[in-house]
Amino acid sequence: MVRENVKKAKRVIVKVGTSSLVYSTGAMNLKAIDDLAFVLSDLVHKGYEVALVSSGAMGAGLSKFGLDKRPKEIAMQQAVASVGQMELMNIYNARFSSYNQVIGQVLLTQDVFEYPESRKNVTNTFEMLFKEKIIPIINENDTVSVDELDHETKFGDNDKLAALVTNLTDADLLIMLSDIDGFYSDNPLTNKRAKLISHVPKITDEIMKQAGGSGSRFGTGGMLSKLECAKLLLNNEKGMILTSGVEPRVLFDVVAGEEIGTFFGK
Ligand SMILES: Nc1ncnc2c1ncn2[C@@H]1O[C@H](COP(=O)(O)OP(=O)(O)O)[C@@H](O)[C@H]1O
Ligand SMILES: N[C@@H](CCC(=O)OP(=O)(O)O)C(=O)O
Repeated sequence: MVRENVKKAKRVIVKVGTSSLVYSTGAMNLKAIDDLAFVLSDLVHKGYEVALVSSGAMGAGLSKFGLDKRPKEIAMQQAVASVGQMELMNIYNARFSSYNQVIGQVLLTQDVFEYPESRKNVTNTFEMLFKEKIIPIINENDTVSVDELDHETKFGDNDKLAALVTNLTDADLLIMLSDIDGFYSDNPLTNKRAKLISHVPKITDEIMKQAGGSGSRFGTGGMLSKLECAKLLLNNEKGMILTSGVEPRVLFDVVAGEEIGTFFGK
């Protein structure tokens, strides 16, 4: 996809990271969630087909357990995510309802993408949700997904999940809302001279070397996983835009084709 075609996109996947949804204190960022619900609902009203890949289950669950960081034990992480996913969806449901927008929850594991039958079932679900103008809100099924099981159930992080959903649904565009407003020549957190790169047509080794780790307390992905994600999409002739989730209303300008953040595509 070329940037010029962004404004022609009809089916759009939006990914939002924990850092955009949960404050560093552990409290939920209600304004960001409300703005997101407003923009995505309005996009559906305008005729877009929209799905949201949302992290934040673990971030939302921590305070319910009186924790201030991710627990080490996997079973405890899963318990936290299980409680947090409810909290997250409760808030989404309240906010989307106020804009008369119906949402559906879709929890996925990596093996779903690998088994043709499960793949087909998930595809059918997405198609029906889009047809009914419902916004699927997607997260990893953290109860089932762990690293050490024999067959691969875990995505690694939600960036990869977002790329797989974009390919599976044959969406035109993935918009990744992060805690940074784009891809820089170096990690801007550690290098104040780093410059925003507005267009990346190919993920080369040199580009990969410019990426560092995660900038936030609760996030997992870091820039490297966002580049891996872009690679998966570029191989499929799709586009990705990376920009900040601080002000979700920026999505209106992004789909209008304005030069915002970093565009990964031809
Ligand atoms: N070259 C780079 N350009 C931009 N950000 C980078 C780069 N290298 C590392 N980073 C870090 O990656 C972070 C974004 O990843 P992450 O915190 O996992 O986001 P999210 O929680 O939104 O998924 C940025 O805040 C930044 O500190
Ligand atoms: N399923 C996890 C996703 C963790 C994750 O990938 O977080 P992020 O790096 O903020 O996108 C959760 O909801 O907490």
